[in-house]
Amino acid sequence: MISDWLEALPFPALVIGSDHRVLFANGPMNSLFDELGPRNEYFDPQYFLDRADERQPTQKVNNYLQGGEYVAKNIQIGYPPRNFFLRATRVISEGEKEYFCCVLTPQKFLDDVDYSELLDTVTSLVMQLDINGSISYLNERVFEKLGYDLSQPELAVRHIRDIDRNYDEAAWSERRQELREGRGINYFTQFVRRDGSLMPVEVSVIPDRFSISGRFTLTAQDITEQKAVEDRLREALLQVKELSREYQRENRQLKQTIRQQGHAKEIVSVDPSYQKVLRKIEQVASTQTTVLITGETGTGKELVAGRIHALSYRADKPLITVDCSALPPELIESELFGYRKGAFTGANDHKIGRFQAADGGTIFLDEIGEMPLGLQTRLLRVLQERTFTPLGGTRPIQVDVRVIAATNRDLRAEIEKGTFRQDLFFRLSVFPIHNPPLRERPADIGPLLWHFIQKFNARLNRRVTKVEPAVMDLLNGYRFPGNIRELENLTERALIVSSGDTLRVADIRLDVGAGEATATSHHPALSLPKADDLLTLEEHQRQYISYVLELTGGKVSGKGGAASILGMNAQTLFGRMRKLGLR
Ligand SMILES: Nc1ncnc2c1ncn2[C@@H]1O[C@H](COP(=O)(O)OP(=O)(O)OP(=O)(O)O)[C@@H](O)[C@H]1O
Repeated sequence: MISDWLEALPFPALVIGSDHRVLFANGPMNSLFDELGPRNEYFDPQYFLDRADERQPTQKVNNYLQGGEYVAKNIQIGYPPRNFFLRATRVISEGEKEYFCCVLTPQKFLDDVDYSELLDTVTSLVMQLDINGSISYLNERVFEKLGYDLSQPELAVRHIRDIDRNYDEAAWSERRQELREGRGINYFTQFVRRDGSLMPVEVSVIPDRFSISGRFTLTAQDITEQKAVEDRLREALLQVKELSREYQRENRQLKQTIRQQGHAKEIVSVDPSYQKVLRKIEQVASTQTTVLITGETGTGKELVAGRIHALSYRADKPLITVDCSALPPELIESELFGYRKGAFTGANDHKIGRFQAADGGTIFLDEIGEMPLGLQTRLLRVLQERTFTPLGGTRPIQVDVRVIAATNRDLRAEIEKGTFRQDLFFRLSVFPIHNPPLRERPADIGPLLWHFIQKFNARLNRRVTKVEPAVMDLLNGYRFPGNIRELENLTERALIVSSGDTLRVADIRLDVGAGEATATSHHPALSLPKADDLLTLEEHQRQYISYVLELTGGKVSGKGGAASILGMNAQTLFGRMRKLGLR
């Protein structure tokens, strides 16, 4: 049966017994033997000498035959000598007899190419395996890449499981099936180098079309570089995602800021002294100019900044506020300029700074006088160059931001003290706007009071539509150290305690303990005493009347007099004052 099959082969083939006796030779083999001279009954293993192998052929062939298989790549037989590729396979017959089937494939048939040399020149790792994963050939690249000594090619690698870190019997058996059915397979895995380190590889196994005993060629591509690039890309992608999340967060903050700005947009003022300020706002809004807004606390500096932004061509871009007094000095820098991941302990993510968030729009640096000196230098550079580098960053970022700064401090005095840089002051105060305190624009008190009554009516669900004249008298006589914010706060408090549609003087509590001194400051009658310090009604009246008299500058009757504030007839008040010992 096997002899029929061998006879049909176009290549020399013979069958020898385990004792080397020639049992069968097909036609091409017989022709070869004819060339070799007198035929011997026994086959001479000399013929199967691999030219590349220096060991004793007989011993080697015998060893291999005992192992069940012998492959020799470089055999020369005939006259003139021809190159053959030999594969000898042990076959056991039904009668348990052992013999060897030897097929010689002419190298010519294999395109006259010495594959081993060729394969040694390719950059991929090439191996030959059988269906069970046993390795019979490795090219030089495998030795090099896996760190084995080329001069000692006796590898510990005999099976694919010896180098494939992820080898798994079940997976290999699936692959085996694919290969048996003549399909190539591809997979990613890691090869283990001799020193134990791992090398990521992309593997493809293809059935060997010249293989008689079902061998396969495995090529593996070292993808360490690709992996590194992939990892970098993945990292970059994560960063992009994180940045986009950061931008979304910032965006929400911005929208919030813009909404808040929207509420405060209306600037209420009728006082002639404030009209100058409104004109200046309109003049400067449409320019690029840096603006410095000065004025006491609560005079509406932030409101002015919001109006300048709203009237500028940047109105649809963000207005970002940084309150330098609300941030710890060591945080201001990272808030303004942002930081890169790892810039300092705890910088686990990238963070964009407010300057970058304000790109295209306006940044409002409130309480600029509180900025630490070192940061003033950095800010000056940003104002000059319009670029900055985030903490831990390497590349400068260019921004188009209009700067509006505000302060309630006297910056010239700060320059004298050495706590504010003069050059920064000059840079900032290109266009100064001074916001006068409320006491210098008394005509605004009434309109502002109504403005806030409407605001808090809506917010507190009240319906105050009237104000006792005495309220106006009281407010007109007050110095408002906290300016418009104080008026706003006291209106809110008054609406909370008021009842009905009229705001009464009894609803108003002036916070005279706060801020700069006025004639009325430190008056105990205006802050509610603790339980232990409760006054008699008479003492309370004495203190309260003297407080109102201080407010009115001693005026008792007529418009703005104490009697009208207290809602009493002037004569009755005089009588009460006499009784209480007040002059
Ligand atoms: N002319 C005005 N019309 C209406 N509301 C005003 C006016 N001026 C100030 N306000 C309101 O008064 C409050 C304080 O104003 P703002 O915060 O702008 O003052 P500021 O000068 O920036 O204060 P600070 O120096 O304390 O930061 C805000 O609620 C603001 O809306």
